Amino acid sequence: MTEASTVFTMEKIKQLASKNRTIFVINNEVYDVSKFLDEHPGGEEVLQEHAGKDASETFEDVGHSSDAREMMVKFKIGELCESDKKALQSKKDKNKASATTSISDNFSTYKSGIISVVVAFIVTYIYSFYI
Ligand code: HEM
Repeated sequence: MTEASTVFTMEKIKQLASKNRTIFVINNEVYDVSKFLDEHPGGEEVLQEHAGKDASETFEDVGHSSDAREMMVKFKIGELCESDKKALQSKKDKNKASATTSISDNFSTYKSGIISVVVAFIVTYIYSFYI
């Protein structure tokens, strides 16, 4: 059996990571970078910090090059199981939803600030006719 066809649960990944293997998930695929730590241009710490976790967001935020993406293939050891893929996706959807809410919250605070200034200006303008 080739390791590339292995299906992992998040639980299993955490368990392996606790045994000193640097294993994490990127875009639903499982990578073991234990032998790449010394060579990683971004340093070994970032990799170790993500052991046992989903590293997709940080991996994408760094903006890894296409060379880095080609290199990854060598470290892929399997895939995340369907139920954990769904669990991660719904966590991401939730985070996205709360980010959108806070943007719209900020916007409405901003809008009510503008409205107050405009009202104050109109009141001052009208008042200036009476004095
Ligand atoms: C198999 C997985 C990975 C491979 C093969 C890989 C490979 C690379 C390579 C080749 C670079 C040099 C820049 C580039 O070509 O993009 C790099 C930079 C970097 N990587 Fe990774 N990386 C992996 C996973 C990760 C993960 C999971 C993180 C963080 C959670 C990470 C964080 C960084 C950081 C912070 C840099 C430095 C960026 C900079 O200095 O601008 N990498 N990586």
